[in-house]
Amino acid sequence: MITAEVLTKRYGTTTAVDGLSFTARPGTVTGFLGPNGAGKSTTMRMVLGLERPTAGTVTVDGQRYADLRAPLRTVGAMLDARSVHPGRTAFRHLLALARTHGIPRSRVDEVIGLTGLEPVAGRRVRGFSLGMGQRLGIAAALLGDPATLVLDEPVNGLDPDGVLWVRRLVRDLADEGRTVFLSSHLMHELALCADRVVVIGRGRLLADASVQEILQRSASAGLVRVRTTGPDVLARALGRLGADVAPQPDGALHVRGVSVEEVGAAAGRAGVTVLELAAEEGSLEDAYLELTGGSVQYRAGGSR
Ligand SMILES: Nc1ncnc2c1ncn2[C@@H]1O[C@H](COP(=O)(O)OP(=O)(O)OP(=O)(O)O)[C@@H](O)[C@H]1O
Repeated sequence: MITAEVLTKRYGTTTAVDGLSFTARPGTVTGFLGPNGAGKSTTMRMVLGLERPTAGTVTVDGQRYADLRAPLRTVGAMLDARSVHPGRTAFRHLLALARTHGIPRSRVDEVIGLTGLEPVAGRRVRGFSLGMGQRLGIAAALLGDPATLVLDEPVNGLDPDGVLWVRRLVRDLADEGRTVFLSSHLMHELALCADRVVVIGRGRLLADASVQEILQRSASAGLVRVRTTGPDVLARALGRLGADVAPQPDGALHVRGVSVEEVGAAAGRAGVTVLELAAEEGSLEDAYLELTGGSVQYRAGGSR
């Protein structure tokens, strides 16, 4: 479990992370989302003890990273998949990591199997594709069989097979009861693999909710679109039900405050023919842009 409490990091006059509080729980894939420069990497680096918070705390299973007795066995991380010595083979890289952390060689073979690296395990990392590098980064994160995983943009640059593989892997890891905390700047990607999403902008928490809850916050959520042979008659009937009705240029009505079934029933009672009737799904990208729009504009204005 990862717990951040009023976590703050300042670099000179730049506040990269600003009073951030959230929890990533066991058995759950928690997505960490925000526009470029929102403070995701800085937060992850603080989780892993690579940066010291200016204020506030972040702990893994109740302990600061620096106080963990067996860090690699408690929390596995992939921050920058390219940070591997290019002249080493994948196997040697993993073996060196295992040896310095008292992890048996058999576990190296296991994670090579888990990440599908067998065919390239004997090759130097220098020649690795981005996808193979990501797999190697994930293999290293899994080496200590940790209960918590921190993955920075794990699907970045992967081909469709690789993306599917990462989605399944993180799901399986969470289903085994692990805490999985992974960042992305793509809402739709997280919608496919995360149970909850922590959204930040300018270092501040914008939302900590399930994907479904975020969808419901979208401006288009709860909107019913109806086109009939008698828009004026229907608009009056819906108004009497307490609905909020907005006529559209194409003759349709956009209706809020009543369900799609109620709109259909009202049309029937009013004796108008329904030509089109649909409940608009909230769009994830819209919800995300609505959430983060303010923080991006603020940055673009250079006003901080
Ligand atoms: N070492 C540093 N010194 C000064 N400023 C920094 C440092 N590290 C990060 N920042 C600044 O802190 C802010 C947050 O950066 P961070 O890399 O954490 O964002 P991010 O959400 O990970 O972005 P991206 O998606 O682009 O990686 C940015 O304004 C960045 O310029």
